[in-house]
Amino acid sequence: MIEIRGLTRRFGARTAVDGLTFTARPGQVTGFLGPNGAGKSTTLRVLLGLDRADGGTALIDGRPYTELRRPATAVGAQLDGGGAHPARTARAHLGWIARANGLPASRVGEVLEGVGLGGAARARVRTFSLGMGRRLDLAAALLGDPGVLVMDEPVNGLDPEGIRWVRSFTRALADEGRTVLLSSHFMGEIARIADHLVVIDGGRLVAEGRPDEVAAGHASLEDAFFALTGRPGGADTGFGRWPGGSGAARGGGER
Ligand SMILES: Nc1ncnc2c1ncn2[C@@H]1O[C@H](COP(=O)(O)OP(=O)(O)OP(=O)(O)O)[C@@H](O)[C@H]1O
Repeated sequence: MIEIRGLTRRFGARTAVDGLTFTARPGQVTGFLGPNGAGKSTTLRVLLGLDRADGGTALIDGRPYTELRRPATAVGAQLDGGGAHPARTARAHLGWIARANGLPASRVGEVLEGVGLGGAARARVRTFSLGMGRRLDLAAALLGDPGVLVMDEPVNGLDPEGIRWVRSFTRALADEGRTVLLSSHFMGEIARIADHLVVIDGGRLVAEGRPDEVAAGHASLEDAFFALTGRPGGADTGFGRWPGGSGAARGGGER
């Protein structure tokens, strides 16, 4: 379970995250959506102990990241640029992470098989496609068999086949009872993957609920997002063309 409560993070005069509250529950894929600069990465960085909050809390299974006794077994994160050395093999990369976290070496083969990279275990990371690199980062996130998985922009740049793979893989992880949180500015793709949507803009919650709840009263989810954030429409697959700013309206569903 991920619980964000009144989270605030300021950078000088700019408030990147502004009193944000939402919950990502076990057994569900939660889509964390918003235009560029909305505050998604900042929220995830605080959640993962990579940045501090100015106010509020970000909890994983009831504790801040810094108080987790064995973080790798509680939460796995697939963030942009997983940091695998290009000259290393996939297996060596994961073996190094497993050792650093006190995890059994036997997990390396299991997670590589799990993400469909069993045949590429001995290949050097520099030979990997974007999609393979993402799978490797996901394998690293899953080494500790965590109950919570956080993925930052997992479908960015992937082809339709890669997106479909992310969809079925995250579905399976949630069906095992894990909490899965996916951030993205591509609402169309994430709405097809997620059970629950959390939409932010200007660091604030603007809508939360099931995709059908967020879309209620609008011609489409896309229209709902544009209306909820008070922005002009026009982008067909995401928020990418929108300027930064703050929204006011909130959608239906859980608060
Ligand atoms: N270290 C920092 N110093 C100053 N400002 C920052 C810093 N990190 C983020 N910001 C600002 O905070 C705001 C939120 O940024 P953040 O990266 O969290 O948004 P985002 O929703 O993840 O956007 P994107 O989809 O583009 O990654 C932006 O205005 C950004 O410029």
